[in-house]
Amino acid sequence: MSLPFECRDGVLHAEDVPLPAIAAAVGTPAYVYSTAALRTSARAFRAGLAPVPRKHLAFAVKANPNLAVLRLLAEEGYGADIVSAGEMLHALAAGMPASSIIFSGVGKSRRELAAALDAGIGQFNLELEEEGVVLAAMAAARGQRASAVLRVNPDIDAGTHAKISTGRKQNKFGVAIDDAVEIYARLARLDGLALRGVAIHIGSQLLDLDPLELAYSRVGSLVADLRAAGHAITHVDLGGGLGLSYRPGDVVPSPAAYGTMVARATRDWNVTLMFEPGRFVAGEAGVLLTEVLWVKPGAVVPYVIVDAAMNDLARPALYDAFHDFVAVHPTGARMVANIAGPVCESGDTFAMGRDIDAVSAGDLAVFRTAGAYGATMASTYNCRALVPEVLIDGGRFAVVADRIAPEAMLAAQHIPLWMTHDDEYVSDPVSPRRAA
Ligand SMILES: Cc1ncc(COP(=O)(O)O)c(C=O)c1O
Ligand SMILES: N[C@@H](CCCC[NH3+])C(=O)O
Repeated sequence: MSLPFECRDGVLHAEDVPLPAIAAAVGTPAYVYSTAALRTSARAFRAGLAPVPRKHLAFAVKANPNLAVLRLLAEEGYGADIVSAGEMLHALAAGMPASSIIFSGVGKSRRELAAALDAGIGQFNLELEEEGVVLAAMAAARGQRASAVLRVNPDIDAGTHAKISTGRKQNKFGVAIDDAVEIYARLARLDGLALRGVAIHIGSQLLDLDPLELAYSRVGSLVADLRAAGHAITHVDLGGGLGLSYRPGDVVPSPAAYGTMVARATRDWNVTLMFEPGRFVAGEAGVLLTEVLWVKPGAVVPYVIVDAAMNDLARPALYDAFHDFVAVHPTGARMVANIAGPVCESGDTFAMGRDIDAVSAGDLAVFRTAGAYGATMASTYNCRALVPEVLIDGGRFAVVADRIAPEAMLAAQHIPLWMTHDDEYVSDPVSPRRAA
């Protein structure tokens, strides 16, 4: 199979569409997603997990909430891992069944819990005991029992960037694994909860399977302890985290290696395993198309100023992340340059002193591996508009920047103007605050 983004006749294509055709149609910057690449990675992840007998795959919506992307993943049999009511609305609008939705998230508001109970989502991942108590009361008051698992923090350094590491004891996520048996016992007594297992997620962009395997062995012991205490453990959510190659030559675990390790580590558990991949499914399926505005002299090497900026692709500024920069019309010539965007911050720099395809003003180029945590993290800083998102399907393409209306997301979250369930907030849509 040909690569989703490859050079043909001297021009970088997205599937069968030359990227200059997209720039001509929608302008730059623009996110460009490949249908074929999305399907390929979604299927590769599932295929890697073939040795796992019972599983549920839930795409981490935070990685790419574009409705066209979610619809495609729904067709591929993926449910959703959500962290807000807004993400729930996206998953439902894309046709993902409510029962396939897992509500993660360290700070779910009561309004969000209510919206998720109303929608009948499949599972709540509890981040602390009090959340379970509140959810149980809300569910019982509605005559419901909420399916839930308890997220534990296994205190493991996943070896990723500190800002996307989630499984060390100093991180805000989950309950300490050593406290889990006691907390579980108290939550299991509550009428409104159908507690059925545990969850972990130790971090994102994981390139080493060893920390994951260690985490699974701790979870395996916990599952045994919980069963010994009389609890029926039927589900374990292993989160997401499988990493991608961002730099040419990076060695990353294959889904098959991951699946083999998972099957080995969990072979005695006898549960349904749940997975929440985001980056692995969407990352390589997208690029950020940009135009070189200027090439100007720098103190050491030239600055390539592109029309994309940190507000469009925040990862380099936030995590010093590497996104490969490739010319749309590569000539074979190279240059060493800094790459920066137009935003008024020195941090709006995609690369310093990097060896890249030689480019000049007016040339098109892409930042690769931008399909996950790209458009979704964009902002309008410097009053820069959100950029179009384009979905390629063979030789066709369409702008698919369809999102849920902001009013609907606000209504599902906390803004009282659209209040439906309780009078917890005063009616001040501008600065909501709790009623006395
Ligand atoms: C609870 C949870 N699940 C899933 C994910 C998705 O992670 P990734 O995109 O690395 O697969 C995240 C993000 O780190 C997360 O916090
Ligand atoms: N936003 C991060 C990933 C965070 C994953 C969510 N816990 C990134 O771009 O790498």
